[in-house]
Amino acid sequence: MRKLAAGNWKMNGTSEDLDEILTLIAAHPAPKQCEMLICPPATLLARMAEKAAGSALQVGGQDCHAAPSGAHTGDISAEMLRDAGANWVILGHSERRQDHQETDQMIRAKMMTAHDHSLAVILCVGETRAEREAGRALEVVAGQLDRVLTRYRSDSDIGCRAENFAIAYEPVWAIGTGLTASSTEIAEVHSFIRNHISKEFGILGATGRAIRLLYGGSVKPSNAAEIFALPNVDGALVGGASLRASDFGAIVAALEAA
Ligand SMILES: O=C[C@H](O)COP(=O)(O)O
Repeated sequence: MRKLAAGNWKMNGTSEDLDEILTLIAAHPAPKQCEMLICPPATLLARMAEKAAGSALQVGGQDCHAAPSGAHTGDISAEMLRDAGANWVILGHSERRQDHQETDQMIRAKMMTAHDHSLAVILCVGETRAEREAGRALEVVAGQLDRVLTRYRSDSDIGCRAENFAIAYEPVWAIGTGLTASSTEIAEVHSFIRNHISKEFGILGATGRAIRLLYGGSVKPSNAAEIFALPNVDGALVGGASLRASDFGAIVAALEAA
């Protein structure tokens, strides 16, 4: 399984920023060790997918609704993401949990719908600063995983497989703050997640070792190599540093070299 360099543009980017991906593709036309993914805002998704067509760059959504369609003003369905050219979707990002009161139960329902529509899922988990200081980081991450994944469908066509599922560990206190979790902290949580998904979820047992575990939280060119050298780190979910091709390209290069 190749590693995964995923960029999340969040609520950033207009048409004029689309050329960044052409620069990125030109610099990394055929990464060997990793997959490249950018999740732009929904307004840019179709146009980015058109520009990326035939290249090594995949595009994804930043969220989808749990329902397949219907009266949900302002929301986007998994089918719409597919139609726009996405093959991935980020679910459970802490900003969605905070801004839109998303619960693990809601995230679980979204994940089922996403898999039903052949979207691969990056599931985000992570603790707040207060939870870490209280010594509860592992407990919080385990709880999030358990509520989303326990008794997840075992149908191998639409269940979690190494190709269609990645977990991003994103300590909330490290997102957009310039603070990066220490190597010890990242290694501890990633090892914990690896063991937890392998042991706790029968559906994941067979592929637990292959499912990609991404780190997210102030990843940038200057710290990427150190993070990618850690055990059980199979890539990154990058926010701010994914907006410019030069920065994201440097992170891709670090992952290629890891
Ligand atoms: O989805 C990306 C993460 O929230 C990390 O964002 P950041 O790299 O700006 O800290």
